[in-house]
Amino acid sequence: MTTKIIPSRNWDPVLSGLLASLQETNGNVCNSDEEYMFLNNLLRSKELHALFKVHNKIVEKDRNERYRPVLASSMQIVLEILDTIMPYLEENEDCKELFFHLQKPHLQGLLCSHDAVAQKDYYPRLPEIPQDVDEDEETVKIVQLVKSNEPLNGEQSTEPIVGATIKTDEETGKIVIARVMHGGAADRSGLIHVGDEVCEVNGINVEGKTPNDVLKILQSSEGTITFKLIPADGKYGLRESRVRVRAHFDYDATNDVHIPCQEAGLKFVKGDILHIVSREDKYWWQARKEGDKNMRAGLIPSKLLQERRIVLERANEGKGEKVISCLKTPDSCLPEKMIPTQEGVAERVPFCAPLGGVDSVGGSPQCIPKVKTKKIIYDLAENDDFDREEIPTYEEVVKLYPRPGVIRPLVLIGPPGIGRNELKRRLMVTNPEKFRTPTPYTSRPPRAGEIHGKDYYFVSREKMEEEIQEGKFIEYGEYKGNLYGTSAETVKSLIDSAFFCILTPHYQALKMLRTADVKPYIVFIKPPEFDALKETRNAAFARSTFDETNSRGFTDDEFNEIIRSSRRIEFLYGHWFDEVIVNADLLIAFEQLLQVVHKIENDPLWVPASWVQ
Ligand SMILES: Nc1ncnc2c1ncn2[C@@H]1O[C@H](COP(=O)(O)OP(=O)(O)OP(=O)(O)O)[C@@H](O)[C@H]1O
Repeated sequence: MTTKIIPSRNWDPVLSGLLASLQETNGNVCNSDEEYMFLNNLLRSKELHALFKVHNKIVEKDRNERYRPVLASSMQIVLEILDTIMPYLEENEDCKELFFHLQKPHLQGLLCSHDAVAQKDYYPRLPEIPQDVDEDEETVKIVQLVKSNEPLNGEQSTEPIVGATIKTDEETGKIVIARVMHGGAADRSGLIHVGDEVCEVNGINVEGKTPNDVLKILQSSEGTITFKLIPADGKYGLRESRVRVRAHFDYDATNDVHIPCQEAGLKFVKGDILHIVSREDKYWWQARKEGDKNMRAGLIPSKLLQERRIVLERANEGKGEKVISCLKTPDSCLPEKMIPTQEGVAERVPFCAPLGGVDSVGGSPQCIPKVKTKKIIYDLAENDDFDREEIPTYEEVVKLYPRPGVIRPLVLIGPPGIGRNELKRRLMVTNPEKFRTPTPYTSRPPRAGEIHGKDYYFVSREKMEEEIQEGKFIEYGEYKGNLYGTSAETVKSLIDSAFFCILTPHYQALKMLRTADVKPYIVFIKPPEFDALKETRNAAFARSTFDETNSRGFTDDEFNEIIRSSRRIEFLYGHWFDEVIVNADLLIAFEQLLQVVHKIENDPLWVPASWVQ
């Protein structure tokens, strides 16, 4: 019992302190000499000190953004690569070598470990609490978290965030943990779980207090925050889902009065790829923006919730309100938020406040200042092509890796007169052997010098009508009594022959084109503002495509029509665009198109999951 500490320079100061305390108690905290010696030896053991050093180093490195994993699914990618290169093993030595290396158990083991660490799949799994514990005895856990300035949404925030929200439990009136954000400090600690009851914060009893009272305590505390929690029943473990989706709408929590906690919201725009890490809550998913270095997830409306909102908006539209209002509803200032359920029964969503997100939540839920929502007004008479069955929310996506000999066709969409054919022409002359456009079909007789299969495929009207009926044409139309059209088969044969196929179809053809068979890369060619549109076209003596003979420039009305039509196409089909190029300066637009071409040939790109399953 009289063993003295032999201080060493390499000793961890925390462990040395513990050892000193143990000695000061003179063994009184232990039941026996045996226990004392065990603790004494443990605290002096080289192994424990080495372990502490490793731990401290990891914690230190973890603070450094550079060491955050870029992705958590490297093994999945390896499997996809193996699948992809499998057919080329015979003919390509590089593929063979890559296949050989990627199959090595050591490499796969390393990647599996990497992914496990990236997914934080290393928390100890503690055994279930034994059945025979005293029912009356409440287990309490003390959790200490260090306040940080973790940004959410990539924006720097001065609020101390621990990555969890609290609320008042409706039944018990106690303060409980409402939500733990994936990747936030609370999640990373592995110690705070949904449903845990908060008893004390920094030694202050929170019984009878509101979430905002608790926030004030947090606000005034510096450095470390200590929570005394009664653990919730149930199983824990936030396992991340691997689902990625493409957002088909813009979302900003600051405009959303229904979100349980605005500070926890994740802002995104149409087209963003989101990693859905949790769908545990029916209405509020947790997600991260793909490629975002911030590990903490944010709240987004679930598919179900967003679909209901859109249905509601459309119903309002039907009542003559031709405004696609974002997320604003009349009950924006109620202390509890109501979300209509499928059966039309209102469901209560309790008000939540962010644990550690201080400033933005006052004594009662805030009334969000009325934000002017973007109005998209469209004429119902023109909406014959507007598919009202389709509710664009999220689309599950996966990465498609470029394959040798298979090039996704480039589809240029845009309003008539915007310059799609001009851009296509310029691209084709850079390499006529590589870039091809499908030869159209026509029912008109050939003119002198026209070659069947080169200028057009000349077929009878009956045959063409029959094939149109059979759905063999991706687009068709009638001009001066003759039919013209592009057949899906021609497009497919260009793709199969490894050409870089370029298409400039009418936007209504997109539905036919956007299939797993064709896998198009859709680029929207958008007009600039009126002044820039007029100036660039007039300066280049552009020919109006509204005029059959192309013998004059564009009129102001035509420029306005281009802009109007562009807005409409974007509204109807914007969620399918892979890219948008604004065609103001032609050289810049063309340069951007070349970059798109490079991307299609070389980069792994997100496509609907249904295309590869
Ligand atoms: N950025 C630009 N600056 C100046 N002129 C342009 C620009 N882009 C296109 N043009 C000119 O505008 C005219 C119309 O372009 P183009 O024929 O490519 O339109 P389009 O999108 O194919 O139209 P449509 O679909 O009606 O056939 C052409 O004279 C073209 O040279």
